[in-house]
Amino acid sequence: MHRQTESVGGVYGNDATAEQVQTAFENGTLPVAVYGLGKMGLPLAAVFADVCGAVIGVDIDPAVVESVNAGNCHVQREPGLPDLVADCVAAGELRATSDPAAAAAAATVHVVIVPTPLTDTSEPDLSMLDAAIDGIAEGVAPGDLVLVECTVPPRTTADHVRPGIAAAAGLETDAFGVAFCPERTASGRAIQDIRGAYPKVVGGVDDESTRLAECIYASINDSGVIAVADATTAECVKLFEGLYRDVNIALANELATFTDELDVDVRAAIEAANTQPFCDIHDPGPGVGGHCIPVYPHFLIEPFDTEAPLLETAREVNDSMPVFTVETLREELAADGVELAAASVLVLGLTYRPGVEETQTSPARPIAERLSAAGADVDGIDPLLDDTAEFDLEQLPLSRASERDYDAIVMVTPHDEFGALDWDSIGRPAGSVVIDGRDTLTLSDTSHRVYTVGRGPVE
Ligand SMILES: NC(=O)C1=CN([C@@H]2O[C@H](COP(=O)(O)OP(=O)(O)OC[C@H]3O[C@@H](n4cnc5c(N)ncnc54)[C@H](O)[C@@H]3O)[C@@H](O)[C@H]2O)C=CC1
Ligand SMILES: CC(=O)N[C@@H]1[C@@H](OP(=O)(O)OP(=O)(O)OC[C@H]2O[C@@H](n3ccc(=O)[nH]c3=O)[C@H](O)[C@@H]2O)O[C@H](C(=O)O)[C@@H](O)[C@@H]1O
Repeated sequence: MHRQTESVGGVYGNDATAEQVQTAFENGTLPVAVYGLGKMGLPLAAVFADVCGAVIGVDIDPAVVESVNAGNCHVQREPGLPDLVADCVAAGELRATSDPAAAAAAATVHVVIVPTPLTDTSEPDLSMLDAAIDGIAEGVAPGDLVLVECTVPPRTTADHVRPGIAAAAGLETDAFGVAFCPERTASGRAIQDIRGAYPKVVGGVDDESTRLAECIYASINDSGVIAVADATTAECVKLFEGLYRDVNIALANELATFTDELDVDVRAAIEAANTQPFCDIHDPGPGVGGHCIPVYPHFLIEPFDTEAPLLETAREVNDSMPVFTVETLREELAADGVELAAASVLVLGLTYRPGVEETQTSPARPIAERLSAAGADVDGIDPLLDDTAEFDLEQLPLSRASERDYDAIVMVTPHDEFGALDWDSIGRPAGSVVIDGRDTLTLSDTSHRVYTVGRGPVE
């Protein structure tokens, strides 16, 4: 596709029709800057580049910038992404810089997708968002459009992002448009999600911002765009999706803790209950990780006065599952005549979910800490990680899984690579205690004694 390369200047406030905006965007005359080139930002920048042909990616990590400009893809296990990045960079449609001011000056549309984690006291940490805002402010011009994709507490876009950019740039708040357009994408399927696994939600600080965001994402997302009333509504849409998930995982986890006293297969009962259309009980497990689901409840609990007992309780239930997992292991070992304090334990899977190289709030961390604190000798294996400085265990390569006669093995995160394990050669020859946190193991033809979270002892 032949594209003009000269920007036509601003897009906000010039009353261009939707068709004119979309044509200008797809012709590359509304250059885009994407701030944050991580697991979500790089796929986003690549799809934007594929559509508009004029994207400048911004990242504070020089290695990321260097990798992208070399046409390489530092984000692993994203189908289609390596080729898309290589092709867009080779075509001059995507480049990266560590200079946000230069990127902001060259762009008309500014897309922000930097981390918004929690502080040590579970408060929203907007420091990286603020750094991105400062960068944008150094180059934003009247008529520009800012699209916030990273998840933020409600009211952040209207009350923090817009005035923050205006004040730092010396502009009136109505000199540029701002909309919240949440990233609803999951790692491992980012390209297909961004291109339209489901509709894109947009909400602006004013109707014109909403309209422009709708035009831009109509070119990106094949499933269409849901324009909601305003930016705060859009922020709530994103949060509510995640809160629904955390609360419903907590229900599944609490039900799983009844398994032994009821002497019932809770997972089987959940599966049968879910045949009702109004029932969607999620999967129990050893805990809830990632920088989304365990984080988002705190975007409502801490910043606002309204009480949120359900959200708080769900967080407590989910954060208790690592304890439930270790205490179940303690009981299963005791039944074997082995004290946890004297046990050797292998933890399988350290990232927060299979196939994703992310360890933030992974349940494996509190599980390893509790095992080590109890005196156990703990090893860990995760084929996606090459460094365990952050885990309280000795990490081994997958090839060394069979070296020790472990008293116990705990499956926390079932990566595909574990499918190659020979369970007859792992653990004690007479069989070890195995805690299957995710109901992914079938060891009935081995000598191991398995306890599955949510099913209990499995023959
Ligand atoms: N990871 C996920 O599954 C999803 C994440 N999100 C949202 O996207 C945000 C980012 O997530 P990921 O891409 O997974 O994070 P990530 O940690 O993989 O990547 C973040 C990138 O931003 C860069 N960065 C940090 N501060 C910056 C700044 N001031 N300017 C430019 N770059 C900066 C980092 O160097 C890193 O490369 C999350 O915090 C969340 O709000 C939304 C949906 C899915
Ligand atoms: C509502 C929703 O499904 N959000 C998705 C979620 O993706 P994320 O990568 O955080 O994975 P996830 O599947 O939600 O898992 C989060 C954590 O919860 C655990 N988990 C998940 C589902 C379940 O039934 N039981 C359970 O224990 C997982 O093991 C993991 O530790 O959060 C993403 C985000 O917002 O960043 C979002 O874009 C994704 O669509």
